Amino acid sequence: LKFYQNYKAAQKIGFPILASPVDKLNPFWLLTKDFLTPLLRCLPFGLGEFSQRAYMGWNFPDFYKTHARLKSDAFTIVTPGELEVYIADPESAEDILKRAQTDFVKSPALYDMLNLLGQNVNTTNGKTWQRHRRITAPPFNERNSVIVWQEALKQTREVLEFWEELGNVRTTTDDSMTLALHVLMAASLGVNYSFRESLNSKPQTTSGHTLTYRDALNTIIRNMGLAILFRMVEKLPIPNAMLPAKMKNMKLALDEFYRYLTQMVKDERVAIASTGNTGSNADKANLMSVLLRSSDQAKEKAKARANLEATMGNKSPTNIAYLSDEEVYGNLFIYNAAGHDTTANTISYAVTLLAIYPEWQKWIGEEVDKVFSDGVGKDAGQWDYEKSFPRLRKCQAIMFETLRLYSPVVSVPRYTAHSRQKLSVNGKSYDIPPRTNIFVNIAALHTNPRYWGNDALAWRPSRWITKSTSLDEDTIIEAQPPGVFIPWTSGPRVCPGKKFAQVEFVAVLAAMMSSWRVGVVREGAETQEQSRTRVLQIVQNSKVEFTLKMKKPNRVGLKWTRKSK
Ligand code: HEM
Repeated sequence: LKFYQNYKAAQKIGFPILASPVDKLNPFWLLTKDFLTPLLRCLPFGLGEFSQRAYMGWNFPDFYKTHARLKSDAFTIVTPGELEVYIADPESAEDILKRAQTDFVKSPALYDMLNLLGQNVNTTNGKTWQRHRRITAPPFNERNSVIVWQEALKQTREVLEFWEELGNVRTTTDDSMTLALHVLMAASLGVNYSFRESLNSKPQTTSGHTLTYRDALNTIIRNMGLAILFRMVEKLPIPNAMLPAKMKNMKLALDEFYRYLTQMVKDERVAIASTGNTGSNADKANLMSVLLRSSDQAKEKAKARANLEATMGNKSPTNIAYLSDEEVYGNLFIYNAAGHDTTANTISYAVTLLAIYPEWQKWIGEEVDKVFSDGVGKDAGQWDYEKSFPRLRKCQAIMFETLRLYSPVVSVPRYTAHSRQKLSVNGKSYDIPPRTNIFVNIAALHTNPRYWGNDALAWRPSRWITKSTSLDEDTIIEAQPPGVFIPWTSGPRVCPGKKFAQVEFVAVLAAMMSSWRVGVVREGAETQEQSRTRVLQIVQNSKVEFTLKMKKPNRVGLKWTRKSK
């Protein structure tokens, strides 16, 4: 009945319709889809075709294909749950993202699942979101960029020495995750780690830990679906001993990560108390200290005001301006997760693509040599952020081109909640009913041949660069029109770590290409060409697990050699 009602509602909207007998968030489907999907795909007459789109992240590697087949930048999938509308018109995408605070909000059914350790800036709406964003985003400023830059250079030097020793590197993704986590920890928590030491680091057994901070966090991020499922199962009266091994591991990772965070928060509060709770300590402008200082100060003020109001016989004020402890943990988790998984995978994809297509290494190498021979300093240790970052445009082009095809977030879900919304698609107005999930299809927008040409699916970094006649320097052209390239989305909820990620990526790539070259390691009797084709297939065999990742990254073997003078 619900399916029928939804079908009628979809007809009224007027976009082409696809049908799916399952709602992709149905718990029974979530548990059985991996087993059922291969069987469904064998059904005759395309009966099981729906299963190709019945999971989060199906948009990769579909790209623009479904839109092209339906000859439309918008279509609706009818399910027995809620309607799903997919949008690949740049103007509509911009419009939806701009109206994020009122008209197209985040669906509680989808985002509450990400409250693994508490509500946070990514999962909330309206005034609550404004409060989270106001408190958490300010530390990610230009002063922070300098820390990101320096830490990324330092970590890259260490990683490369390690990779040179290894010879055949099969851990590019794992090591990029460690590198990015260290940069994030330095810039957001003020904690410094050495890449080398962390490789052999053991859990803090003295404090009763059985996992390291990094392993606990990575277990959660790499198995986000399982973490979400565990939070559902946890509410059921099932004894711990009866949980499958995977669930027990997840419980351990969540508990361990939470214990690390509580300890860090405790330590930071002690440090704040000893330096005076003024919030003016310049060295401590990182996420952790800002979260705690602003929250604790605001909490004190709110308490004092509530006491005053109470003595005057007024009702307690409802305007909360701080984060509760649970919200502090929620935000520390989401910044930790969103802040290193995304950038790490972008680095890993880019490095692997550079190994497959070495001609682009020469291309960036020229830029890096030019920028760092102009007095900025030959040694990466002396590279100055302000002088070098803006000039490393080809390095940025490599990042943009990688994000265009391998965007960590392949579609952005929004929700009409209780109200009906007007939306213009390709100049025509449509009426979107309440309780509709509307997905900005990033993977499709990034490959729509109308904007990217016939080679939209090819990784070609030079498409971002144009020669500027006046300065005789290479410059990056912005994608036009707005909405065509939105890996960080846009509007009020644009990613607060956009600049952070750009600075980190460019530092890592410049440090690599200034002195090193990377190639694919051949297997058996493979020719160079065959090995590149094989590795490209591994790259393309990716899926969304929280963000887009290669399914089998450890099958890629890379070799780093020092660049000849
Ligand atoms: C290449 C790197 C990155 C990409 C492609 C990326 C992409 C995105 C996207 C698409 C969103 C919107 C998600 C949604 O609306 O559901 C987002 C939100 C967010 N990102 Fe990033 N991100 C990156 C790096 C970072 C970094 C380095 C940080 C932190 C240091 C970060 C923190 C966040 C947070 C907290 C949000 C939620 C913001 C809000 O809802 O107001 N991201 N990011």
